[in-house]
Amino acid sequence: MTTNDLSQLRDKIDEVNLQILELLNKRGEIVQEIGHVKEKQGIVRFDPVRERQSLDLIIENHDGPFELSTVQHIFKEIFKASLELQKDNHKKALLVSRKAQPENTIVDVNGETFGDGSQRFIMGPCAVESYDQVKEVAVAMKEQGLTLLRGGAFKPRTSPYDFQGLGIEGLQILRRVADEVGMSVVSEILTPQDVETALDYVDVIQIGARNMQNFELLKTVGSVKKPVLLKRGLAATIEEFINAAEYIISRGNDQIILCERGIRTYEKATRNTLDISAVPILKKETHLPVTVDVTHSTGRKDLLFPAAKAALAIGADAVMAEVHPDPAVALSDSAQQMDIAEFNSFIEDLKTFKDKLA
Ligand SMILES: C=C(O[C@@H]1C=C(C(=O)O)C=C[C@H]1O)C(=O)O
Repeated sequence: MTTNDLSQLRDKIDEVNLQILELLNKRGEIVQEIGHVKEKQGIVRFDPVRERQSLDLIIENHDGPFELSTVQHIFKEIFKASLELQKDNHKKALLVSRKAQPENTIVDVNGETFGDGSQRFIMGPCAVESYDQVKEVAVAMKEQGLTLLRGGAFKPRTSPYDFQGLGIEGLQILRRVADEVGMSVVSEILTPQDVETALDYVDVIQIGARNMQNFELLKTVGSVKKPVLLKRGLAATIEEFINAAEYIISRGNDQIILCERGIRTYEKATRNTLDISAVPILKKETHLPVTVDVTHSTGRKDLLFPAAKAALAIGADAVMAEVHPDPAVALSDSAQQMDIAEFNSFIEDLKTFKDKLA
């Protein structure tokens, strides 16, 4: 065989490749149409009986040089890719997706915007314990120019014997301090019944990690006019997280801030594993702002600053962290909250870092 023969044969292969490509794409388009029909009719996408019939037809007609098992394998891969295509279509149609809305959603919390390129800080104690405790943190924050005050009034604790929060009294304390100092309140609500009451006290309703798939709660906060900070579930995939946000937006509320707070993995060096790549993925796949909770993801004070730098560098819209006047006596998360002095150097160092990034 001459070099010329080889190149002619390769030209033929190229031609066949292009034909296969054209046929594959043609097939893909039909599959997409089938996907739309199934969606309308509420039929599940995967249909093994249909795949069996198709394979039988292929087996009957096969007489080429490839082993039958090889041909079956190739077609099974095509069926699999076709199912993915039907799924992708479905995913891209979500209201939170970039496909549905290419431009960023800007969430406005009393003038503090998320999603327009600014990078914010949401800070405050893990749990509201007293007026004095919250006030001390709020004043320190205000001195640093920060106005987004977080604090837990309803605490979903792992053990039922741990401090469960002050409830409505906690919300009242947060509101009073925020009004005195000139701040906005971010606080977690645990049940649909409390959402209505919370509207009087909070500026942002937080849905905690443990409630990310509390669908009734998501629907309720989707029906009110109040920004929602939605935390990623303890072991939730990004897809599940995005679908949780879809529950909220599908009820009419698009003022949603997503929060990566670490996920459960086998790693024990940190409380959770901060999935930092979730930030650009979420920003690419959705039009919603994304914040990173460095306290709950790391659970370690020594990692708060490096994790916060990573969050800002990777494009997070905000960093969330916990501050307590005297963490040693805090009723929750005592090991991971910063005291006021630590908070001050944390913020000052981060501001310097932010300036360098700009
Ligand atoms: C295209 C369909 O959806 C899926 C994909 C198939 C394929 O690629 O041939 C077959 C069955 C389903 O699992 C269909 O139901 O016909």
